[in-house]
Amino acid sequence: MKIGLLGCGTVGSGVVEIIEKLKGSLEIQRILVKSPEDCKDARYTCNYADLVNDPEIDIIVEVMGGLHPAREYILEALTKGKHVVSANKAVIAANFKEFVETAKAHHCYFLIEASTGGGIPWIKNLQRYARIDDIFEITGIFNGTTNYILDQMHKSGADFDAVLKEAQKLGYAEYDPSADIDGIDVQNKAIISAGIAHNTYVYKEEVPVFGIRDLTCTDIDYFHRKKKVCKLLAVIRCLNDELAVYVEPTLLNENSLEANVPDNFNICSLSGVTIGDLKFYGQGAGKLPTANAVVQDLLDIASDEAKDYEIVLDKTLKVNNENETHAYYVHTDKACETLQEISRAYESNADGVFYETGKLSVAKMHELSKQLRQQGYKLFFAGIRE
Ligand SMILES: NC(=O)C1=CN([C@@H]2O[C@H](COP(=O)(O)OP(=O)(O)OC[C@H]3O[C@@H](n4cnc5c(N)ncnc54)[C@H](OP(=O)(O)O)[C@@H]3O)[C@@H](O)[C@H]2O)C=CC1
Ligand SMILES: N[C@@H](CC=O)C(=O)O
Repeated sequence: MKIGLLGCGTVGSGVVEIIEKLKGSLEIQRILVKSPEDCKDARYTCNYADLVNDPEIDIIVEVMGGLHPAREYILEALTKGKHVVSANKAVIAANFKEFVETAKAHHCYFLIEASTGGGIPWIKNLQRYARIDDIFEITGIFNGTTNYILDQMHKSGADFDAVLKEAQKLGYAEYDPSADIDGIDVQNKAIISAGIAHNTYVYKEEVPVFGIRDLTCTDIDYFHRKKKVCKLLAVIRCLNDELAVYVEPTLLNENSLEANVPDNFNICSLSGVTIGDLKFYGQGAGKLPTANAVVQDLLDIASDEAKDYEIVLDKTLKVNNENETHAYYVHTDKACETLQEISRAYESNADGVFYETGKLSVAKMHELSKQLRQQGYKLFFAGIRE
């Protein structure tokens, strides 16, 4: 099968490397790059038309990132009858329904294994379990960059900015790493996972998200004292045909499985009625693990196994985060009466005030944090898993 590759950065170069080693039926026919200086041989071009109009190319692999022109390129490829494999969760989450419907209308495959969980075989396994079971919970660590940062901060007291730079060097972080540290990347992956598990399209505005940007070493010291570890989690819970979907830092007991996920690793968990709990663990970011997931999709298309993994988003489910409740840790730079009123404990020092609230709904806590930020508070919060 002949492949047109869009983007040859971290993941794209990994795809080239794995396909060249495989020496199988997959062949990179053309590679789209931005600048003529990046054209290393005759396969390289700066003109998308050279790929999408090439009748020999069967599959377009989109690993450029970003929303535009990725959206337009994917739609054009599908419309012209080319299968598409993409690792770009941002463009997928924003246009999921349109991509899936366009692929169906033009009898093409649209495969996205690398978009969520990096090298972990999450998407296809989620599809497998969803075809038998009601998946009532999905949770886990879905971002390698933030897990790397949190792990280093917990283990060696490393400084946030220094570890972020390291994650960028290692090829884990997004082009704009605020997508990682503000939880947007996990929000995209939650939208994709909810779609796969429940055949529904969840809109970005429906998924409250809070990241780790304002986490400090003082917070980490507090968590150590309480024998807790902070991880950035996504949660998708399905109850009575309603979905709770949210992304927030969470304090886990230090001996729990998730608390001990190191480096750039992810853990993606699902709970189904007949299968019970399943956990998928592996590298959630990085050149070769992610490229491996892309090449798995290519092999599934080549062998036609892809026909078992058609994505369908034909249901409408209400998203409601009002009934999802737990206690929260909140650190503010100055005293806050509203937080004091709803807290079961609080303490203060020169670095600010540290509250542990009673049980609050996810909807309420995320709304409250927005209001407090608008009022000029600097704050970090994390759900507490008892
Ligand atoms: N890195 C990872 O661990 C993972 C990444 N992903 C996703 O995979 C995608 C690629 O990520 P990654 O490889 O890390 O990103 P990189 O920034 O390393 O690579 C992207 C490449 O695409 C090129 N590019 C961007 N826009 C265009 C364009 N319009 N035309 C031609 N080339 C273009 C960039 O060129 P230039 O450098 O000149 O801008 C760059 O070489 C992203 O969507 C990311 O979210 C998914 C899972 C894991
Ligand atoms: N930036 C992402 C890359 C993989 O999806 C991450 O760190 O997880």
